[in-house]
Formats: sequence, structure tokens, C-alpha cells
Amino acid sequence: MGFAALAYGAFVYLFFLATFLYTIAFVERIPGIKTIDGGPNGSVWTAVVVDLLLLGIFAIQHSVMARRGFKQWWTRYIPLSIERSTYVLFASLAIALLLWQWRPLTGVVWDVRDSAAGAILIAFSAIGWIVLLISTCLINHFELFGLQQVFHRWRESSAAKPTFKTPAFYKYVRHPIYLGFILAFWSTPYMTHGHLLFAAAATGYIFVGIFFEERDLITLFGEKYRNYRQRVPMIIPLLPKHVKQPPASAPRSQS
Ligand SMILES: C[S@@+](CC[C@H](N)C(=O)[O-])C[C@H]1O[C@@H](n2cnc3c(N)ncnc32)[C@H](O)[C@@H]1O
Repeated sequence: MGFAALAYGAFVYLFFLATFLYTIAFVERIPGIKTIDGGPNGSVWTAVVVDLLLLGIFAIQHSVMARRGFKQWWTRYIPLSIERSTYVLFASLAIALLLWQWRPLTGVVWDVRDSAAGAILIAFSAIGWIVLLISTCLINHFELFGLQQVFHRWRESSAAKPTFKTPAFYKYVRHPIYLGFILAFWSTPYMTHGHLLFAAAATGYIFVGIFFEERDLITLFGEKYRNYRQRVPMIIPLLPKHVKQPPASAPRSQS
């Protein structure tokens, strides 16, 4: 059973990696593949409805399956060791469906491909992808994608409990992975209506996701996470945070 779990986790990780790399190529319009401006042509409204449905499927899958209550419920039916891999499998399937069925909306919002602004936007997008990849390693890349859990199942050892961490980027923003996605999705030299729909819906979803994720993080880490929220901006680095000070007239404690 341990080896089967390991093989399953490794397969899911490779599938995730393939969909993730394809997503980068899809958004960055790598020639020779179906990109965000490709797919079957039809009416604008059909494209809007289909694209919103695809984004909605991903959002619902991601939000519901990531919640603590759902995890507690379905680990009564599947082993805990493959819970994260199964979550990653469903998320990757939802992304693969989106990449496959996406309909183009080719109207142009901005086109600065032949200017310095275009090069700067491409650089920001690359920074976004890099920040998010590094941030997964800062939190724990292999735990995030389920490999650590199946490895421990195979070795019959127990995985360490998730701990609260604030390394590197996490000192400046609470959600560097999501910041990376937002940078990568919006920083494009060629913004079409389809790309705008994708970026706007993904950004909206990220903020809804943050609301639920932080609720779970407070349940998990309590006062530590509350203090962190007080000190560190959510997504925009260096944004000043209002930290509540004790009233000036408060009596001093006797030493
Ligand atoms: C997809 S990651 C996104 C993390 C974070 N929201 C970000 O944008 O960098 C979600 C997982 O990270 C965990 N997580 C988020 N912030 C964390 C922190 N400061 N320390 C440890 N785990 C954290 C959550 O519990 C969740 O399992």
C-alpha cells in the first residue's frame, strides 16, 4: 500500500507539473500551442459563458476541497496520506479542462509589444512566475503538492506537523504565491478581452481564497497568525500597516 501511495503521489505530481508548465505557455502565448487567444471560434457570449464556467469549476474545486471541514469529512473515506495528492489531482484536472476548452475573445485592450513597456511587462510576468515558484519552496514545495505525505507513508514514518513560517518574501507580504500569480497574469504586453477576463476572474478568486485561507490559518496557528496579519501586508509589499498601539494614558506596569 505504501508503494502504491508513492506511485500515485509521483504520478499526480508529474501531471500537476505538466499542467502548470502548460499554463505558463498558455498565458505567455508560446508559439505552436493553444494559448489564451486560441481555441474554437464562436459567438462572444458563448465564449464568455464557457470561460466563466471553466473558471468557476476551478474556483469551486479549489475552495471546497481546500477547507479543513471538507478534509476532515473525506479523510474518513480516503487515506490521509493521499489526501493532498488527490486534491492536487482534482485541481490539475480542473486546470487541464480549462486549458483544453478555453474559448478565445480576441478584442484588444492594449498592445505594447513593440515598445519598452512591452519588455518591462514581460519581465514583470517572469518575476511573477519565479516569485511564486520560489514561494512554494519557502512554505514546503513537496508538502504543498502531496509528495512528502506519500513518501512518509511509504517509509512508514510520520510527517512533521505543518508549522507557521515567515521566511524571505513572507516577511513582506502574507501571500507571495498569489502575488506571483497576479503579476504573471496582468503583466502582459498584449491584453485581449479573453486574457482580461482570465486575469480579472483569477484575481477576484484569489481574494476570496485569501479570506477562507486566513480563516483556516487563524484556526491552525491562532495568535501567531493574528499578529502576523497585523504586521504584514496581504499582497502589496511595503504597504504601511496600522498596528494598534496601547493608549498613551495606559498605566505603566510596576517593575
Ligand atoms: C497554495 S499555498 C498559498 C500560500 C500563501 N497564501 C501564498 O500566497 O504564499 C496554501 C497553503 O499554504 C499554507 N500557508 C499559508 N501561509 C502560511 C505560512 N505563513 N506558514 C505556513 N503555512 C502557510 C496554508 O495553510 C495552505 O495549506
